[in-house]
Amino acid sequence: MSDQRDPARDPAPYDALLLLSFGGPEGPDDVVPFLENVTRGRGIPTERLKEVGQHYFLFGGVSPINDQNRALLQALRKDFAEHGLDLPVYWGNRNWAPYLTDVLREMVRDGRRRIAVLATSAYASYSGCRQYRENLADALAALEAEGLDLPRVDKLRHYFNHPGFVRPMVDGVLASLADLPAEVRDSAQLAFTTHSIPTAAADASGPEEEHGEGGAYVRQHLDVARLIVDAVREETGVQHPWELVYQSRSGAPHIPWLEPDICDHLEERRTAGAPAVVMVPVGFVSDHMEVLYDLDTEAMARAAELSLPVRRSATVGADPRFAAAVRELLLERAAAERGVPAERCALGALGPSHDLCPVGCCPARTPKPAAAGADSPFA
Ligand SMILES: CC1=C(CCC(=O)O)c2cc3nc(cc4[nH]c(cc5[nH]c(cc1n2)c(C)c5CCC(=O)O)c(CCC(=O)O)c4C)C(CCC(=O)O)=C3C
Ligand SMILES: [Fe+2]
Repeated sequence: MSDQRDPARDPAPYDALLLLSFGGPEGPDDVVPFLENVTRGRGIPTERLKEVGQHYFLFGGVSPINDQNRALLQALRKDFAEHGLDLPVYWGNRNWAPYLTDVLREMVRDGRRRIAVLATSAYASYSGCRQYRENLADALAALEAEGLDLPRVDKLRHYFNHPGFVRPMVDGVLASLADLPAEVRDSAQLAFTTHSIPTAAADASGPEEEHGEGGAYVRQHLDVARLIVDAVREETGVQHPWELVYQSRSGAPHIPWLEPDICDHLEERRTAGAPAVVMVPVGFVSDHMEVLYDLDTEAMARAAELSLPVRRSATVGADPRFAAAVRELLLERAAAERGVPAERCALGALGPSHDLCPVGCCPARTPKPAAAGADSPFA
């Protein structure tokens, strides 16, 4: 059949990809309104907001996250073009322009009816998954109120264990180890870091059957850490001691969040006699503010005080292998939606994550409508 399309290039039923991200300020005047958007109704102490505002002002009020997303957008378009995948890619954010609702409206006006969504968060959690689904529901509701014909939106599965996400980080760790003085290189310890979240949110992350003991959030990070440690050992023959630690804690001090904090961890490792540490920000997709401030500025300053040699390894950013992974995730889901079997690439012990978040997945403290899941009020 000459008109049959190559399934390795057929995005049907999708007619667009939407890159959905956090957003960040683009100048000093944006910082406070941005933080208001982020924290609307979320009870973050004012002290913490002033402090976080300072992090942004230190960088001229500009978050690196928007340029990171622009670079990823370019990498995706390049990868799609090189692989004969004819699919437009859009970009919208939760907290800053280009705002999700505006982009979704533009997509509808462009005639897009079936949209695959890639969130710039690789793991299960309320902040990294359901909150994006709530943002999609809010945007769809706004378009519905405007009388627009709603498109269908599907969120692509978690990619923490996709080789296109893991392998660039392995290279990053190898580069950071190579950058350490030779005499401490083989005895360096790896500190895998991710965003701290309230322990209650961690315990309830992922589908209900995965709740408890840090939930899917902690389990997924541990699996990625093990994958990276194993891959580094295969490359260098050295098994580096490692730990999963946390950063960027906010919230009130009496509410328990995941610990230890990276800075406390560096101090504890120094006391325990660790000769060097590589910080591996597995929790983050790109070098945004949590990486440039909390690790490169704050944790590096602590390392200097401790006279501890510390390096920070690269995030995936716009690595072409990550762009290729996004294409694979999209084509895999497209095939599934067409009822055609497709390979679901995943490394490690946990296997490929679900396509559709089940009811009760990463619950919100206050239930809100969320799109692109089994409990979506939208078609
Ligand atoms: C799990 C997670 C990720 C990783 C997954 C993902 O990437 O989505 C993430 C990413 C990010 N978090 C970011 C920024 C902020 N997060 C905040 C607050 C919070 N984050 C939380 C969790 C996460 N956050 C939580 C539980 C809170 C507190 C309550 C709440 O609001 O839910 C606040 C408020 C002030 C503060 O408390 O620090 C800010 C400014 C930026 C942008 C950086 C830039 O501008 O370059 C990015 C990529
Ligand atoms: Fe955050």
